[in-house]
Amino acid sequence: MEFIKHRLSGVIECIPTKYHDERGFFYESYNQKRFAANGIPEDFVQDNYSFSTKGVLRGLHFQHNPNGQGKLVRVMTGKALDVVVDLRKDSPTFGQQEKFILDADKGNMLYVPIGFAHGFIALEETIFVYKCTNFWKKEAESGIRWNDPQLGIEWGVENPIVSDKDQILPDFDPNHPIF
Ligand SMILES: Cc1cn([C@H]2C[C@H](O)[C@@H](COP(=O)(O)OP(=O)(O)O[C@H]3O[C@H](C)C(=O)[C@H](O)[C@H]3O)O2)c(=O)[nH]c1=O
Repeated sequence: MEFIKHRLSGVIECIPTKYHDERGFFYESYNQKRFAANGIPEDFVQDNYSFSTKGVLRGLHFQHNPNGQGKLVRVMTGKALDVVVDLRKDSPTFGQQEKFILDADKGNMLYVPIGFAHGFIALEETIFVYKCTNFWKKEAESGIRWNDPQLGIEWGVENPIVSDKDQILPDFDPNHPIF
């Protein structure tokens, strides 16, 4: 199991060790002791599972504190372009984004701490699963529009499939930090 600390502080990728044999393969998708020893000590209280057809874009989402959620995200099948945006006002990378390919074959997963907006686009039919450090609270939900002109995120897909709810998310406002 390999852990990679990425440019935006607190965002950590985990690449599991896959054990192949004549039956197929096995890997640990979560291990509290190993994750805690590599910068992800949080406990998780809710698991989520979503299926997306190719071209579906979900996000960018976050929950306001005190309902903020850290997320350990991965794809169980398929492939997704995962995007995180640093919304922490005191962070040296405030307003910056980072993109990752989550691939079921690789089994890689990403820890996205509280303070980030998170979204992904399904590059093929994808089952997206993730563990959350806090429970969902509808009233605490918010986000940033996927095509916000200031962020200029390149999703790599023309005309993504976006929910009506996500289409009307607010734009990024650097003058009104959220975390
Ligand atoms: C998030 C959530 C939603 N729901 C219900 C609410 C709706 O009736 C339905 C679909 O919700 P939504 O359209 O918000 O689902 P996504 O667009 O996949 O949202 C997620 O997608 C992005 C990528 C994220 O990072 C968030 O974790 C999460 O917001 O599930 C629940 O019952 N519990 C939950 O935890």
